[in-house]
Amino acid sequence: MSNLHDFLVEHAMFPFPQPNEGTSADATDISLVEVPLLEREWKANHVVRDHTLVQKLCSTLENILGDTTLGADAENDLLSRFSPKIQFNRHGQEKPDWTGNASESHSWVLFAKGVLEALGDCLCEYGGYNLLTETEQVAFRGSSRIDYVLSVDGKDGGLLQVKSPSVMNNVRGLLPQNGIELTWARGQTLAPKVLTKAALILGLRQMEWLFITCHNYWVVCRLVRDDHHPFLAYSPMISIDHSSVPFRALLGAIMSVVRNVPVEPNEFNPNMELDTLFEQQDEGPSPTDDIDDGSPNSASSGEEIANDSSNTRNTHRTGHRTAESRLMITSSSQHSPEFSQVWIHLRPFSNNTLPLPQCAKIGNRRLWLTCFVGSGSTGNVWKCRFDGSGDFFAVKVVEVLRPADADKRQRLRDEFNIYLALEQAYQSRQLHHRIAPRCYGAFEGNGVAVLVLDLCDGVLNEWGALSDSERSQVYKLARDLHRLGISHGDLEPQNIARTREGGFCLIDFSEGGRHTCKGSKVHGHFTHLIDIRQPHLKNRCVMNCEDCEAACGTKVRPRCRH
Ligand SMILES: Nc1ncnc2c1ncn2[C@@H]1O[C@H](COP(=O)(O)OP(=O)(O)OP(=O)(O)O)[C@@H](O)[C@H]1O
Repeated sequence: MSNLHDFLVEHAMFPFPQPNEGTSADATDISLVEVPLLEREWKANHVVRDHTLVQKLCSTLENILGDTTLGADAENDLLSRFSPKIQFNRHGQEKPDWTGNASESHSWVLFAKGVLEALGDCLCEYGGYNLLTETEQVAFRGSSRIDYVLSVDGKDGGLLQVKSPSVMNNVRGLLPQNGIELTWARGQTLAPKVLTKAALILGLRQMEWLFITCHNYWVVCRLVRDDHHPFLAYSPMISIDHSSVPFRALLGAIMSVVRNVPVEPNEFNPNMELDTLFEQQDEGPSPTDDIDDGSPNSASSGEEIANDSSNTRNTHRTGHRTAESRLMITSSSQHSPEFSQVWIHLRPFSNNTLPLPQCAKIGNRRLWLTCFVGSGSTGNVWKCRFDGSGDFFAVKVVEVLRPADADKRQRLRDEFNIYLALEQAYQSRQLHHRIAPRCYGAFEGNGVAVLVLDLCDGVLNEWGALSDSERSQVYKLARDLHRLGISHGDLEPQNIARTREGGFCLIDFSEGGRHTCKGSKVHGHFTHLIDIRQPHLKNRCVMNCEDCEAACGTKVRPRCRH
């Protein structure tokens, strides 16, 4: 029998290989759509370094574990979770996993196999608790992802963000000695950006603890909620190399939430000295400005406007478009004081020829995102209205915060091109009815790209929800789209929306494109729409198209009579 706490002090270590990545670093930008969603008591005003933060968590763990003992079997099981046993198989041979290949993705896998599994075992050993790890979570209405959300028996325990080595290498030497004011704007240097992001992630989820990790290096963050002075406390960077402190701190954070045992508080001190070294700086183009998706608007060709009305930063680089073509959007509440509203300035896509609705011209072309409608892999859709108007519209917001988001921006561009083609077909009477929501243009700017659309009234859950006549209506939409030479690419029930006038339309053309099918007849790719009512059409696939396979979920070509 041994004491669980003492056992952890001695053994809770992991042998992460040293990272082999280079030193260049990027970090995700802060989303100005997400910032206004933070409630006041969760919106940190500054971040403060706390050298004792990790120690506070370890002491809490020690208090909670107290005299808990560990049986011999349990001890053996747990030993196999930690260094050095974890890096050897039962024949005493070294597992290659734990010795080489120190890449970012590798460290991610090792983290899940090592730290998270050991954590689950400890919680189970201590109180039969069940650890649930959910990966890649976004907060409701938000978009910034977190690698793991840890919860125990239904209680949110903490968050884990696994960072790339290059970020951590760079942040290591940059972490402020005292703290920094939070500006919640872009253009920050790396360490403030990482810390601001941590505050955003915790604030949106209304959670207290975040562990940022990379291989051996960890930084612990705590969001101190307060009606007047919420702030983020963060630890210096600590290493799990030959130290059980980080693991104990993580277990302490989770245990404190699960057992409702407070961790020694971080007090607000109005005289706190904050570093000025890392004040917000205008660093020129943000990392995402370099994203080149081949569009004339991408990279540095377009103007870039960044504005946070709370600090009145407003930078115009070039001004080849008139003010009339611009649009501003915010997710701030319409009742919030003007100084706290966060407006994002947008310019139209270079090929945007679509006019905004009449009501947009009454005010300052400002669009209020009033209600979250839904999200998909490309972006979030909000209900919105223009200044001084009671008419509602939909806006699809795609966040372009890091180079990897270029693909989402491209998908929005492709989608807009289809809306543009549909609008042109409708205006030229090639189409007699709209088959998609009317589109009022596409815009982009400070970390976002948006599409303004007519608002629909919900989407289908399943094909079976359609009555016979509705089935036929939807079928005609798909047929008309096909006749225009456009494939939808993702004809699923959730991409069939009900219009507010009681009809149907197709949405989400992010997978769409041109098709090369010959002929204009309807074909079997809509068999689920027609097979019950029109059995004679079943399998009459006279064309070959991607929609066909996507919608039927099978390869239909062999059944087609081309
Ligand atoms: N014009 C609209 N009016 C009302 N709701 C809409 C509208 N467009 C989209 N939505 C809602 O927003 C959700 C996400 O939109 P959409 O499918 O276009 O996003 P996406 O990111 O391209 O999704 P996917 O992952 O399917 O490609 C839809 O499922 C729907 O509920």
